[in-house]
Formats: sequence, C-alpha cells, structure tokens
Amino acid sequence: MQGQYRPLWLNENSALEVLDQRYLPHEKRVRVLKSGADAIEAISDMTVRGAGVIGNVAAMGVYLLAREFGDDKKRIREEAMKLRASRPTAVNLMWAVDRMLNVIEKSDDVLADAKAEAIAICDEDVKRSEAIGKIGCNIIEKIMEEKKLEKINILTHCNAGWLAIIDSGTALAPIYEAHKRGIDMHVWVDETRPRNQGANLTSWELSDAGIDHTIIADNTGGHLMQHDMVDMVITGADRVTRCGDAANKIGTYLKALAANDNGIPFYIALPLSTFDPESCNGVEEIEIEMRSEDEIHIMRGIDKEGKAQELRITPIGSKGANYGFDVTPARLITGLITEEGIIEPNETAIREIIL
Ligand SMILES: CSC[C@H]1O[C@H](OP(=O)(O)O)[C@H](O)[C@@H]1O
Repeated sequence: MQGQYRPLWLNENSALEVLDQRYLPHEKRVRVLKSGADAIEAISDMTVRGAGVIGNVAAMGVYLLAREFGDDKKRIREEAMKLRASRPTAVNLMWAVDRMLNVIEKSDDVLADAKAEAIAICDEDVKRSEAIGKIGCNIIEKIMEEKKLEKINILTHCNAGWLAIIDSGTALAPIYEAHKRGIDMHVWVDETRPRNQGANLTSWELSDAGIDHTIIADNTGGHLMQHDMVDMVITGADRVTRCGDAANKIGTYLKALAANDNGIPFYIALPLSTFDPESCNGVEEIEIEMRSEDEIHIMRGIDKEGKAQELRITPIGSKGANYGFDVTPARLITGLITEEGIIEPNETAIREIIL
C-alpha cells in the first residue's frame, strides 16, 4: 500500500510508517509506529492530521493492537477506545475504530483480518478522493462556463490534500483534477493559524504539483472576495451533520460568511465517512477540540541557515485560547462534494445518501 502520495504505509516488518507532518515543508521525516500507544501519540501530537488520515492511522493503530494483544479481543477493545478518543472532532477517527472493532469481534483470525481491514480502509480512500476530484472538477468547469472565465481563482483553508486523505485529498482533489485537465487556475492558500497547515502543507503540496498558488494571511479572504479575486471556495471537513452543518478548521466559518456576502460559491468536499448521522445542529452538538495555548504563543520555522527555530510572539503572561475548529451552518454552504455526487446541505438530501 505504498504510493508516491501516501502519508502512511506498512513497512517490510508490517510496522506502520508515517510522514511526520510537523516537520514539513522543511524536512521529510518518517516516524515508525509500532504499537497502539504510538498511534495515539501520533494522532494527538499531530504527527499525522487531516480527517481521513487520522481515520487511516486509527485503523492501522487497531491492527497494531492486534499485533500486541493477539486474540485478546477484550484488551484490544479497551485500548482501541483510547485511540478513538485521541482527537474529538474528526468523526472519521471514530468511524474507522468502530469498523475495525466490528471486524475483530466476528473474526477467527484477528491479526490477519485486522490487517486486511486497515489496508482496505486506506485503499478505499484512494477511490473516494479520486471520485471527489472528478465530481468537484466538473463544478469548477461549470463555474468557469457560467462566469465565462479563462482562469479560475479558488480559495482554500487549512490542508485537505493528500496529506489529509490519501491519495489526492478532498478540497484539493478537484484542484489536482483540474490541473490534470489543463484548466488555467490559481489557488489562494489561507495560512491557517495557529498551526499553519495552509502555509506549511497545502503550499508544499501545490508547489510539488506545479500548481500556481499564493499564500495569504488568514484575514485576507474577505478583501479578495470584495474585489472579485475569488471565484469559488473549497474546503475539507472534519464532521458534517445529517442536517448539513460542517465542522472544519477554525476560520472556515468566517470565509463562508464572506463568500455568502459576496455571492461566491462555497463548497465543502468530504467522503461519506465524514458524515455524522447522530447530530443535526452542528454549532450545539459538535465537540470542538481545544488545543494547547502554546500553539498560539509560539511560531515554528527555520532561520536563514535552515536551522529549526521556535519563537514566542506574545507577551509572557498573556493568555491564549486555541479553538481547533468552527462550524459553518448549512445555509452558508452551496454544496457538499462527495464520492457519490454533489449533495445539497439539508437533512432530506443527506439522509437519502447516508441512511
Ligand atoms: C480532509 S479534511 C482535512 C482537515 O483536517 C484539518 O484539521 P487538522 O489539521 O487539525 O487535522 C482541517 O479541518 C481540514 O479541513
């Protein structure tokens, strides 16, 4: 299951190797995960991140638990529950652990079945992201036709490329497909404070693919939209309720408001595994991850000599509040791009597909 654009793979000893996303774009470091505890740590400290990949690593983490605890299904389940709680917002994590545990429950050969299921979950994401790419690209072409555009400007927030869902992502999948189809395009990349997934990861992916892009400070999008410099917005999602509210990286909601005010189409791209049928009102029902305030106070990067540095940018003593996600209400979303087609963000349309 190793491919050029895979952020995780099994090595020859069947241990899990992951691309350590904390060091990108400056260093391509690989971390080896040998146990369920390693997988929990890698998800919590954001060695790996992005809704889909968190789910993949969680699935592999359950397989690693099977390697540790053999046929002891009770122990595997207990440890898997810790894995399930390693980040609270992205629903793919819970979905993947539950799917693994269902297979293990019925299995007579726990290790072999766990390995096969974890690989299947990863491989299915390749198909999902490919389909999202094609379906989303058709929308890009439609918008260009309607607006008679020769070149399209797309804004994206955070990173929802192949580092987040193998092999081409969710929000970036239509952009990769458009590039393949030879569409003239430019991407505005929100830096995505405080962890800078846009500035560090999306820009790295797009540079590697040779796609024209510009990194902007998070607060720039509204201004660009007022001046007709954005034709559409596409983001990923960590959890979408059965009524169409979408939790995504903090700051997404403000972009959706600005897009709505300026009549700009705002799409969310997601695999069906990101839907949460249990919840409806996302603002009230989705748990928002709170992360360490250090991520607000401290910037990481490299100096002129290429040496890694951490710099405190706030006064010692000032408090920081680090909300990881926000919820964009369905009324601000033009459409949900999924592997099954475009879904309107409302309960009737979503129920038809997921229930
Ligand atoms: C495929 S969705 C990617 C998704 O992941 C982000 O969160 P994080 O970097 O904290 O895992 C974000 O909300 C993106 O849209």
